[in-house]
Amino acid sequence: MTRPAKDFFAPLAVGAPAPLREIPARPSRAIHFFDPGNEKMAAKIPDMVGTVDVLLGNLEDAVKAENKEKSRQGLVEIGRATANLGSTAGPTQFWTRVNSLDSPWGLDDLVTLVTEIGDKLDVIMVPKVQGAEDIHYVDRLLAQLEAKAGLERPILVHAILETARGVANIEEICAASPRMQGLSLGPADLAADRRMKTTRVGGGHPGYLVRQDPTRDDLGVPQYDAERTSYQQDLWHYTIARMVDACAMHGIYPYYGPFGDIKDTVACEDQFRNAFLLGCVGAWSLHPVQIKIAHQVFSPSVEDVAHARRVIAAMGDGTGAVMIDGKMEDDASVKQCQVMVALADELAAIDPDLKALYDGIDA
Ligand SMILES: CC(C)(COP(=O)(O)OP(=O)(O)OC[C@H]1O[C@@H](n2cnc3c(N)ncnc32)[C@H](O)[C@@H]1OP(=O)(O)O)[C@@H](O)C(=O)NCCC(=O)NCCSC(=O)C[C@H](O)C(=O)O
Ligand SMILES: [Mg+2]
Repeated sequence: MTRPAKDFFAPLAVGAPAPLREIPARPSRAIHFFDPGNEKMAAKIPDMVGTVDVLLGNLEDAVKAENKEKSRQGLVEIGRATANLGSTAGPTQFWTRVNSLDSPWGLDDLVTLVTEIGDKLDVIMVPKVQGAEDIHYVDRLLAQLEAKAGLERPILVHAILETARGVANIEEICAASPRMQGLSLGPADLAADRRMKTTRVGGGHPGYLVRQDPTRDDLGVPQYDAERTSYQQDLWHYTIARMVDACAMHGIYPYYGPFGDIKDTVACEDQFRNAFLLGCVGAWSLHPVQIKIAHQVFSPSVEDVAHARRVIAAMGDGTGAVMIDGKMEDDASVKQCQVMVALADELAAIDPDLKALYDGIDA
């Protein structure tokens, strides 16, 4: 059951900071995953600050069971020692993905991280969220820990959709707490939970396709052996579209998750772009090579920004209809243009290269 409206924004523990009324639209085109217990990766983090929108210390899957404590402690050290990382500091947000709530490590992850480096953490990503009950649990616990740590602003929560039950309960998950910042698709766990017959971490599959009808001979007989074009389809279209609608309805942010084929940068870009066009604001980066892809794909192109500005200028008060380059523009298309320009402005505020590009449009 959800809280009544009058209590929704009340702190859940005495001394906890007041929940935010609106989730800030901070650029988060790439959520870059690293294992804080991996010395080679950890050593790279200080130099990555300022080069990526989000650095996420991952404690869950991809960290071996015997290394869980080491990774947790590594994250505490990175949080303490890294300049300009996290909440109030600069353009790079500091997130973590904790272990699942039913695991032996989830509770200690939350207790340790919030009390030790809660002042640096922007968002906690919670995996394998099944329903509102998981968010309610985390919500109360975070409030208690924030009060204990004397934090002055609430840590936000991001849920990964990676079970069929989580997808079925998507609306109640988004609405469960004012801490909810967004949702990510977890395609690998979701595929397993749904019993999909795939073995990949995100991306498409050559077997999931539609094929052109057979051509027919002069007598109208189908030529089943003749060559036919086939088109690969997107396995994740349904889930991403659901996620985008649920997030938009609740004022929070949807993200494509991981793309595991690190070497296939072209298909990664395609998958990210599909998500961008459908309404996602970012994707995960598992390897440094994917950061550039995400930053590029989730930033509007110069052409789109230029067109959007022209439409907005031509539409005046935003009502009516005009012709631009042979196309009709009206109240609805100008709203799409406003979305594009608002995103460009947010990104220009943190990315000097993009600012120069977008400023150059009018020059
Ligand atoms: C995928 C990797 C295991 C590949 O690592 P590696 O073989 O070391 O790659 P390279 O040799 O190309 O690495 C070159 C250098 O870059 C460093 N490196 C690699 N990855 C990272 C990183 N993420 N951050 C920072 N630095 C990184 C290497 O150490 C090399 O350094 P050097 O030798 O000094 O030059 C690896 O990239 C990796 O483990 N990535 C993260 C994987 C991860 O987080 N997985 C979990 C998220 S996906 C998931 O959980 C599924 C989801 O939940 C679902 O259900 O769908
Ligand atoms: Mg997963």
